[in-house]
Amino acid sequence: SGLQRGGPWIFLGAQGQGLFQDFCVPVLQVAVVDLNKTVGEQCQAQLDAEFGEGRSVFIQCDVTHGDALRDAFQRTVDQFGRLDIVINNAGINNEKNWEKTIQVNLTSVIKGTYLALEHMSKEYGKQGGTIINVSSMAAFLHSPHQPVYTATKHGVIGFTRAMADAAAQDDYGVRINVLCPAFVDTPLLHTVEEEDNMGKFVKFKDDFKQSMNKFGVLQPSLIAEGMMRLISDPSLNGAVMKITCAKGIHFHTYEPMSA
Ligand SMILES: NC(=O)C1=CN([C@@H]2O[C@H](COP(=O)(O)OP(=O)(O)OC[C@H]3O[C@@H](n4cnc5c(N)ncnc54)[C@H](O)[C@@H]3O)[C@@H](O)[C@H]2O)C=CC1
Ligand SMILES: CCCCC/C=C\C=C\C(=O)C/C=C\C/C=C\CCCC(=O)O
Repeated sequence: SGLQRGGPWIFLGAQGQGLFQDFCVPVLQVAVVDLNKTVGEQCQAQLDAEFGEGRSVFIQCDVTHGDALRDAFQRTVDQFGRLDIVINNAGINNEKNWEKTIQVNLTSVIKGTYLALEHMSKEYGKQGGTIINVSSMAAFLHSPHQPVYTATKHGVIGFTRAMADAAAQDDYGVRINVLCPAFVDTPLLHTVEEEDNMGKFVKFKDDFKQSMNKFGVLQPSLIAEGMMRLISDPSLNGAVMKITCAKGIHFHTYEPMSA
């Protein structure tokens, strides 16, 4: 992985709740890419405080805007000289504007992966690296209240596993893995209360809260720990990491294909 070299990273979808505090890397160089200026600037301020100024940059960008996303990758490489680690983390919950949900949660993850490969894959004469695509435990559940969100998270797993196979077969030098958290204590969880996000599925909000009570809510620090494992374990490619309150960090296993 790029970890021994200390980065640089590009982290798409900053998260407002301080996930970066829980990353522990020797020398951090990171571009934080987010639509939300306040979130991005707060994130950069945290990084400055933790690692010293000059190691991070905030790039305001809507990941659904292809040219802007391409520019964000280029600016990161211009700033740090290379790219080693890419986290496709940006995600929304919007069953009302479900086409936007597909754009952010799936199309942008695909674009982010292809751009990452342009900057890291041996196919493009680059030095290799690691990609994490963020899915969700929603991809493994029956969730009547989130059909399109669930579909996008299934899509992220299918795309990532297929690309990981391509990367291995064609020796890209890039490992591509997927992370599926259960409920995490972030602002996203509050969207279940909003008709603007849930549309007609807002009627399920009490069921949703019962699910949270039943399964529990994870702290972001465990997600950071899972990410660090995916980044630093050179044996992992095409892995589907699940993180739940009941089982902690573990991996999904698939039946072997039979003819
Ligand atoms: N919070 C949870 O319970 C779970 C979250 N996830 C996934 O984790 C990822 C991160 O979600 P959270 O931190 O929980 O949500 P969040 O809402 O706290 O953070 C998401 C970040 O993505 C940014 N973002 C949204 N749309 C964007 C766009 N078009 N361009 C650039 N940035 C954009 C937001 O500004 C925000 O900073 C998402 O992919 C989500 O689906 C997965 C499982 C559970
Ligand atoms: C109602 C739709 C809301 C969608 C967006 C809000 C939150 C997103 C949450 C997730 O992505 C996680 C979804 C489901 C998994 C939760 C728990 C599963 C735990 C399973 C287990 O412990 O075995």
